[in-house]
Amino acid sequence: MKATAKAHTNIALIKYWGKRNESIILPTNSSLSLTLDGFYTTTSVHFSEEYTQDKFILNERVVEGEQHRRVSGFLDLIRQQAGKSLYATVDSTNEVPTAAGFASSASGFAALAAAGTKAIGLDMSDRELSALTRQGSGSACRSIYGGFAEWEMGAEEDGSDSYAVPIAPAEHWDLRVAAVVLSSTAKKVSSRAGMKRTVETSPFYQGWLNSIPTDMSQIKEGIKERDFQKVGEVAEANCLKMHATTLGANPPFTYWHDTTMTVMQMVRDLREKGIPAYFTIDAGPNVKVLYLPENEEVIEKTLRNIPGVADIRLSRPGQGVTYL
Ligand SMILES: O=C(O)C[C@@](O)(CF)CCOP(=O)(O)OP(=O)(O)O
Repeated sequence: MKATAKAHTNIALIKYWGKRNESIILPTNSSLSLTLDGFYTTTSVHFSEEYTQDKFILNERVVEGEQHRRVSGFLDLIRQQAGKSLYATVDSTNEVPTAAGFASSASGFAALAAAGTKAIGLDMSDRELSALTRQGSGSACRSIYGGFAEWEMGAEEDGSDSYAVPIAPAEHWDLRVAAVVLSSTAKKVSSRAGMKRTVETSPFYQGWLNSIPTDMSQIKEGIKERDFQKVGEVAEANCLKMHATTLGANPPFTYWHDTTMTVMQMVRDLREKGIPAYFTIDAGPNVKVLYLPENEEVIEKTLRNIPGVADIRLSRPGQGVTYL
């Protein structure tokens, strides 16, 4: 009973930032992302009666501790759904240059969910697979689909209506993303810890939640019309509102370093010069820049020349989960 799957990471344009239920990972708001072709995880899962425990291999090294516990706990969900108690060996390879500041957990849990359910004999719909993946890592549930996907927050407390749905395929719009990798690798507050502290203590948090419905309808309109300015403006403003909530948390914190803000200013300067570009930032100092294909050369050159930038990684819209 073995299967292999490949899943790509995604970049949120409307951010998931807060849980209403931590144990089955239900969000406080809906979010929307673009799956990227540049970063992916390939995972094979082998269930067998011969195994006496779960084993997790990542990039050819056996993983123990917290990461093993998270994978094993996720396999429990799959075993539960299948009514089986077999142990498994999980073998994952990340093509996500971890330093690129993309959450490898997004492609990782999507690939694990797809390969694990296939291996154990579960035949799930995309929505069911997305709802399962969500319980591994929230943002991963969007990587089931290629192109643009919306994670509907749902209203049911059992999470049965909290999963991602496709908005537009990768072929709909060749929207590019440049991941600006900063050399600074200071310790950061994880997205899980950051959103928890913000939800529990930030006076700005309700303002964030109030702004989501309009942001979401605006950005979906912009994607449908391929209106880059509309999508870029909404995404950039949404990211700034998300990060504003952390400044009001107790204790306050920010993910931004000096180079983060230099890159943000550089993107604004590009717009002043008539080159459309917008930024978005997740739970870390790295900046992702949205741009159109015809401007790829000037965007890459401009970003690469910024002091403190270690690397630039370019991505196009990517495909959803595939089975190998
Ligand atoms: O991706 C986004 O929507 C925005 C963020 O990246 C932060 F900016 C959140 C990612 O959170 P995730 O790692 O999925 O949390 P988990 O459910 O606690 O595993």
